[in-house]
Amino acid sequence: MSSILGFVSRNRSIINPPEAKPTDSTPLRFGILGAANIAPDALIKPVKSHPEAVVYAVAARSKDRAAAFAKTHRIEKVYGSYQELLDDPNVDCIYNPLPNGLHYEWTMKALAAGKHVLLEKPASNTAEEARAMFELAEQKNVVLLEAFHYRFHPAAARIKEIVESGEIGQVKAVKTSLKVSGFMKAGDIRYNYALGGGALMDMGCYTINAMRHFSGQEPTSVTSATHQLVTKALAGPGVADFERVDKSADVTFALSGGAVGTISCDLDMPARLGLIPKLPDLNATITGDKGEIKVVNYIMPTLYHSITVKSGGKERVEKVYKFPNLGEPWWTTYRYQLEAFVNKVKGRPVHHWVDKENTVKNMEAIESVYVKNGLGVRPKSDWVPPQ
Ligand SMILES: NC(=O)C1=CN([C@@H]2O[C@H](COP(=O)(O)OP(=O)(O)OC[C@H]3O[C@@H](n4cnc5c(N)ncnc54)[C@H](OP(=O)(O)O)[C@@H]3O)[C@@H](O)[C@H]2O)C=CC1
Ligand SMILES: O=C1OC[C@@H](O)[C@H](O)[C@H]1O
Repeated sequence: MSSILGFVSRNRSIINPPEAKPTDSTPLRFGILGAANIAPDALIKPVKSHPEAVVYAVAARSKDRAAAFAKTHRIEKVYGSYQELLDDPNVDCIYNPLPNGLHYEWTMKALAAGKHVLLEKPASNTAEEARAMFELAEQKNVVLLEAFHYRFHPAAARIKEIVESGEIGQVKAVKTSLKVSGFMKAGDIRYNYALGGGALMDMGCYTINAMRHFSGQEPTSVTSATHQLVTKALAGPGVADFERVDKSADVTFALSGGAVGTISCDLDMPARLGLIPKLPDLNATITGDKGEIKVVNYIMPTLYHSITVKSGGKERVEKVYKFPNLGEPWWTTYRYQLEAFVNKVKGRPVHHWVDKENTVKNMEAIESVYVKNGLGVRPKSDWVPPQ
């Protein structure tokens, strides 16, 4: 009963988060590039409960679209181009939720303008672009974070803590999945090669990240890689190169500590009987020589999750929604991520971080799969930074 009440209360607050009381500290002013679908969940709602952050501006390719978005979300400033928003000296931080193939260009421009950037995953189309963005952030002395939000939640911290405690012994295998059904429409940016589409880029970047994060081991080689392709109908009219875009992917890696890593991602699992969408698969299993951890929903754990640990002939289930000294049960992964981002910008300690090396390694792993499966690394941006 208490877990049902907890579920209802958490999910009510996720939809309508309590508003923060203002503090003396000057809030960071965020500007959003694009009236993106993900922006309300990933930034606008989390900001409401953060006393030191506001969403101040939004830009879209059409000013009307930006204005409609601003009205819905009560955002003060509206711009009809991304560059105008970057030119606004009142904007401290940029949230970049553009299609993957535009991450590099607009993050580089934002960093060049001296803004801190919260950048959607995957960081860019190529590892080289990811490296260049972090180098510019270092030069400009600003913060850049690839938004692997799930890692900031206490459930992810607990999974890692159990692995590192040695309770399940040496990690021998890790399997991470992210598969959905019935969410994506034809013409989605995820089905577009030029925009950095592909299951491996979208869902797969999380599965690779979680495989690396939970096991504490890095890929040394891709041992097998299979995929299903996007159809012309899914890609949408006139969209080129759809035969280079994976709708799903199943990959096995050899990992640095000797474990086998398996990832599985799907942007659109076939519906049951062709009609009923399947339940998402958001699970992870970490198997050691002394035990096993099975995680249900490592990606959006605030909604619900379970961490089942088998070791020493016993089994227990853990659920963790807050840290002892940080968070609330209804804080989403995005809210925990925002906490760290604001703290980093303000020069304070953070409870978790994803650094340059980590982001570059993730992009390298994605690239290694696209090389192995023959689809080819996503196209590098044709935008060239001014000399
Ligand atoms: N952290 C998370 O949980 C999630 C992260 N993501 C990531 O966020 C990013 C955006 O995803 P999502 O919000 O679903 O995307 P949308 O389909 O909503 O697109 C985002 C924005 O891209 C802009 N855009 C600019 N150029 C183009 C173009 N040529 N074609 C289409 N759109 C264009 C549009 O801006 P405009 O308004 O200016 O027209 C649009 O608002 C991706 O990188 C994705 O991987 C996505 C979902 C969840
Ligand atoms: O980042 C993401 O997480 C949730 C998914 O539905 C979405 O496609 C992806 O971009």
